[in-house]
Amino acid sequence: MTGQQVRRGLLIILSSPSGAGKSTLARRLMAWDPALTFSVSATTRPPREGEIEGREYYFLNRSGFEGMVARGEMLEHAEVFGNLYGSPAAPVERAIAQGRDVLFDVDWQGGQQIRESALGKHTLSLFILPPSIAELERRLVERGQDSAEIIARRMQKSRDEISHWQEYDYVLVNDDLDETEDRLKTIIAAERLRRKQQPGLVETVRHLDAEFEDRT
Ligand SMILES: Nc1nc2c(ncn2[C@@H]2O[C@H](COP(=O)(O)OP(=O)(O)O)[C@@H](O)[C@H]2O)c(=O)[nH]1
Ligand SMILES: Nc1ncnc2c1ncn2[C@@H]1O[C@H](COP(=O)(O)OP(=O)(O)O)[C@@H](O)[C@H]1O
Repeated sequence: MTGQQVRRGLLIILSSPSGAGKSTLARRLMAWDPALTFSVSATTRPPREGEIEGREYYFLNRSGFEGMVARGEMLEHAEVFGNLYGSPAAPVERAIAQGRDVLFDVDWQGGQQIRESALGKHTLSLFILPPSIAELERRLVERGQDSAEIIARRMQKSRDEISHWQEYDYVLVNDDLDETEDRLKTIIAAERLRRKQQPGLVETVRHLDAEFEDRT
């Protein structure tokens, strides 16, 4: 009756065009569930003000990054807006082995590679859309982190990123931030239940089984 139910960690992929809100939403999800592991990416992009080495990113030079790729240490990697970005494999494998879910903030290329990797069966992918292109630009400008030139480049690439929306399990329009956060939490909670991941489930079934045994 019980069967073997080993808890496998879920790879939760969050993608969006730059400025749609995925870093903000990722931070909120991490605060909501301390059991989630955030996959800290490596990048050759220079740090923004307030970004801390090892928290938002591991900031590497190109040869350091390429060395990691050559040694097979990246689960996936891609060039985005002229910089290299990649997800180091070791922390992800460690978390998954412990049954922990891992959250990725990656572009569509990263999403595709993770889905096609050996761990691809255990993914949940979420795509965030802005309510409008004008609002996307407003958010990039308001964030105040990038020069006008970099913002223009990100805006130019956003159409390409958006064109991959159908590859994702869920697509959400991030209009009201609190509402989007709630919808993401609901999806993650439901997907965990669907994968029979609720805490104590296996123990409960074992207990029910033992009760049956006692009655016979
Ligand atoms: N493939 C891949 N993309 C990444 C990774 N880390 C970040 N990205 C993506 O790179 C793009 C630029 O990220 P970033 O420079 O932080 O800018 P932001 O998205 O505007 O905050 C975003 O689409 C990120 O999702 C990674 O490890 N792999
Ligand atoms: N629903 C929203 N409404 C208004 N502003 C938002 C919303 N979601 C995010 N923002 C703001 O937009 C900017 C870009 O969000 P961010 O999370 O950095 O985007 P991304 O990681 O996708 O590039 C930030 O200043 C953030 O506070």
